Amino acid sequence: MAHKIFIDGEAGTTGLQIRDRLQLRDDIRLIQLDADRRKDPTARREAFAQADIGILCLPDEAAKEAVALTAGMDVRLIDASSAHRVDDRWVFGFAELSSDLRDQIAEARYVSNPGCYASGAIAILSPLVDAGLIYDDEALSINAVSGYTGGGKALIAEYEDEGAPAHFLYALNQHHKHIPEIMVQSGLTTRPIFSPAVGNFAQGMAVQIPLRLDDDRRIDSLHDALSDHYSGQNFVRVVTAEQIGSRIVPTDVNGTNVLRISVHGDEANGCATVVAVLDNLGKGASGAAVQNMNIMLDLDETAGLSAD
Ligand SMILES: NC(=O)C1=CN([C@@H]2O[C@H](COP(=O)(O)OP(=O)(O)OC[C@H]3O[C@@H](n4cnc5c(N)ncnc54)[C@H](OP(=O)(O)O)[C@@H]3O)[C@@H](O)[C@H]2O)C=CC1
Ligand SMILES: CC(=O)N[C@@H](CCC(=O)OP(=O)(O)O)C(=O)O
Repeated sequence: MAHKIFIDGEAGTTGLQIRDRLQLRDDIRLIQLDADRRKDPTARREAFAQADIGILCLPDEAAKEAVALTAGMDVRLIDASSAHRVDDRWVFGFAELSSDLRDQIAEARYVSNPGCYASGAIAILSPLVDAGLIYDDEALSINAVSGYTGGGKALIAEYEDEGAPAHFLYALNQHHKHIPEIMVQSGLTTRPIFSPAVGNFAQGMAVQIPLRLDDDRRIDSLHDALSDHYSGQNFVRVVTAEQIGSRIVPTDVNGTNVLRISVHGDEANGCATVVAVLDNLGKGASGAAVQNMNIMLDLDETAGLSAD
């Protein structure tokens, strides 16, 4: 029998891409609302009541409201917003961080999808902090660029209807909403300086973390720690700088659920950069939600997702 899924916010950027990944599957039946009822709390409550899993693709406040609408129901929830990512009642939906976390996702009532930038940063930092190659109190910078779909329908309209700039920096006040989850999930005690930017391309993302090298922290030890941690995973790939070449393009893994990590630099001058590339609407949002849904339903983790 097909699993019943309700995507609350199906008409939005993340919701549409989840719908696209699910609507061709015969093991999934989508519960859908007519356009004129999609924001009606009564209609949404009825949809949640029929669903095995509800996927929230909403602004934070609407996501909190959706959780309240499901009070007393058995429906399980996956939240793509940032409303619950550092909430203890929710499991952080990044199965590749540990086998324990994957087991928790499988059993969870509530799963919070990681943020897109946060996925790249945590994928790099968490294993390296665990391996002792980054100190938890180290002064770190995280620099990133995203395609404009990362800002949802409002930023898409700005770019596609009004002609927005080729590139802009933002969140310069150091209050970006992904910083708390990055710190918690990576085990950092010192707040990193996070510098995101948007480029004039629709989808794709690169997150880079510069590091000073020393006797223990070398290009090969960083690569090996990451490679060991993600060995056997379907979607997180650790590749060498030689495999990448001299340029990294943020759109490199678009259309897939892959998050690709590589370590670059030079032992001779002691400087390195670790880079994660992902599709903000793949492993950064919609793909990650489908992966979590597959795990929660005890299905093949890769169903409906591209691994290359
Ligand atoms: N875009 C991305 O790359 C990523 C997004 N996210 C997060 O996912 C969530 C969704 O983002 P995104 O898809 O980009 O945003 P969009 O603005 O593209 O879509 C949000 C959708 O939610 C709908 N909506 C708003 N309020 C309600 C409500 N009360 N009831 C029902 N529907 C409602 C909107 O309606 P309307 O169409 O009328 O505006 C819209 O269709 C956000 O929390 C975002 O931060 C997470 C990771 C990456
Ligand atoms: C380009 C752009 O504007 N990106 C969004 C992050 C998108 C995202 O990941 O949103 P969540 O935190 O809800 O997951 C931003 O910086 O606010």
